[in-house]
Amino acid sequence: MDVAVDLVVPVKELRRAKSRLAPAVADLPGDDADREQAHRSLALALARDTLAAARAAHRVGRLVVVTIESGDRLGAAGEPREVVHDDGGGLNAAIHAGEAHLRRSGSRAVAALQADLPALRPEELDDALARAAAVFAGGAPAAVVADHEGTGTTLLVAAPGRPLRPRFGPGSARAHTRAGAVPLDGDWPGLRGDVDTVADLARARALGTGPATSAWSEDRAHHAV
Ligand SMILES: Nc1nc2c(ncn2[C@@H]2O[C@H](COP(=O)(O)OP(=O)(O)OP(=O)(O)O)[C@@H](O)[C@H]2O)c(=O)[nH]1
Ligand SMILES: C=C(OP(=O)(O)O)C(=O)O
Repeated sequence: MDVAVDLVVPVKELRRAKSRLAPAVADLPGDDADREQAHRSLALALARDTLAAARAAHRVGRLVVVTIESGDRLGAAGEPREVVHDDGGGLNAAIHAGEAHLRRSGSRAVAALQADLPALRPEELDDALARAAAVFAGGAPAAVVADHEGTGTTLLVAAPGRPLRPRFGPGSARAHTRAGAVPLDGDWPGLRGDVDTVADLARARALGTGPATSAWSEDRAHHAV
């Protein structure tokens, strides 16, 4: 299968990330520092599972993580990965920085994937990227995969040679389609399964999460009071 895109994955500073998931650790024993550690571990697990699935997709070429965290911490030890420093300008600025890094070294086709998709399957990403290539053949400048609620964006793909123009944030699915991106149809529950809340986490667990999030959940079940 042909490589379709180079991928930008933004990963927020773990100690500030996933604030809406604080209730997932609220009933754990110990003190606030213990619960904050468990919260950071959850954000890390979500990112690790997303990155591992993205890395395994055949249609993904280079994978650039934009973050202030260490690349080693985010992925399996020794796995080659490009890391771009997040300068603190927020999500869309981080994606721009990843895109600029890729374009500087000759990339023509760029996509952005959220890092909170612990039930993502590589085949889903490959299928979505194949669908994107089909809409680009019809002249579309970009393609978008909405989240399971239909309001957010989990994947934004620019047509070869076209800019990504990320408009992530609340209501981003609509913002991306208004800017010309074609929404992609497809039964991709893992790709659409971003985890913002405890209910989203339960939903992802029912789909089947990757090893890091599954290990976190087992550990949590063991420690909950
Ligand atoms: N590098 C980088 N990634 C970000 C930033 N903000 C959000 N992200 C990433 O963008 C994706 C979606 O982020 P959100 O769902 O808004 O996550 P969040 O801000 O951690 O969550 P909440 O605190 O609950 O709003 C995740 O992959 C985050 O890691 C940022 O400022 N820099
Ligand atoms: C930033 C986004 O994610 P969320 O809605 O998960 O915060 C988005 O969907 O554009």
